[in-house]
Amino acid sequence: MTDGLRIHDLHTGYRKKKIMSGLTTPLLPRGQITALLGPNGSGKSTLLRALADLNPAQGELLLNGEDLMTLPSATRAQKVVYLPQSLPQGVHLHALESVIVARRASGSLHSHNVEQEAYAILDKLGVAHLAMSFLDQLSGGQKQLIGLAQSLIREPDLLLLDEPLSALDLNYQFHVMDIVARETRLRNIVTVVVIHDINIALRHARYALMLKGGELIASGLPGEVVSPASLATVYGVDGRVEYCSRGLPHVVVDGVIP
Ligand SMILES: Nc1ncnc2c1ncn2[C@@H]1O[C@H](COP(=O)(O)OP(=O)(O)OP(=O)(O)O)[C@@H](O)[C@H]1O
Repeated sequence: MTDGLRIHDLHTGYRKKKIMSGLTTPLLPRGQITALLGPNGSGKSTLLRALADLNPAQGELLLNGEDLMTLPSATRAQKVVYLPQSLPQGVHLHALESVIVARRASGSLHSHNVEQEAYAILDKLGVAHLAMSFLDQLSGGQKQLIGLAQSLIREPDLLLLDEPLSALDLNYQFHVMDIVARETRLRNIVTVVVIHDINIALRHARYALMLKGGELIASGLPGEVVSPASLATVYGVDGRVEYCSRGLPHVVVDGVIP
């Protein structure tokens, strides 16, 4: 089966620092969210940036059977969209304009209803009222939502979201993950999301990768990847997975392992 993303023997890092030496993963499924888990500094952003061609890398990145590493940069940029933890500073555009620019950057130069499309995506995310606000005058959470609109409108095959919930309130965290899950399913794309909140990962993701020190420690169903053993070895905490009255799993941390 070739539908999905398979990372094979990936080497990446920075000029003076190797972060990943031969990372190989199972097939990350299409149509479902993959949560990328791991402690601070474990290599999550480095991996997403390598997938997005923003960090130097060697290896194979097979997306639906096609090796991204062999594609011209422009072709790869149309297929892969990376949303960083925060939008670049100093961009003096309205939110709506920024989404239109993102759409045009993805190659849709001649669509007559780009503005309508952009507005519809803002509306879907619940931020149509911010359409005429300048990006540099938005709150952190509002900027994250506009960044997500910019990412979705580019219609990637591989969507990479780096902590898209970090500035969002409880309501928006659920709202955004529901939308990302739905769009991932409808578009049948591969979506990898860095999530620090393990309970959100358990609730919304259907697959998970757990990294530590640039290495893959566990992969599979989130409920299998997150266990007392992995919480201890990867995060150094004494934790349990409990099931609430609705049968949903959640992690309870009893303390830090001395
Ligand atoms: N530009 C850089 N130059 C050199 N080293 C870097 C650079 N960016 C990150 N690193 C190092 O790479 C390692 C992995 O960092 P990365 O940002 O990928 O971790 P992360 O898992 O995303 O962490 P966090 O959860 O804190 O965002 C860390 O040791 C970090 O210090």
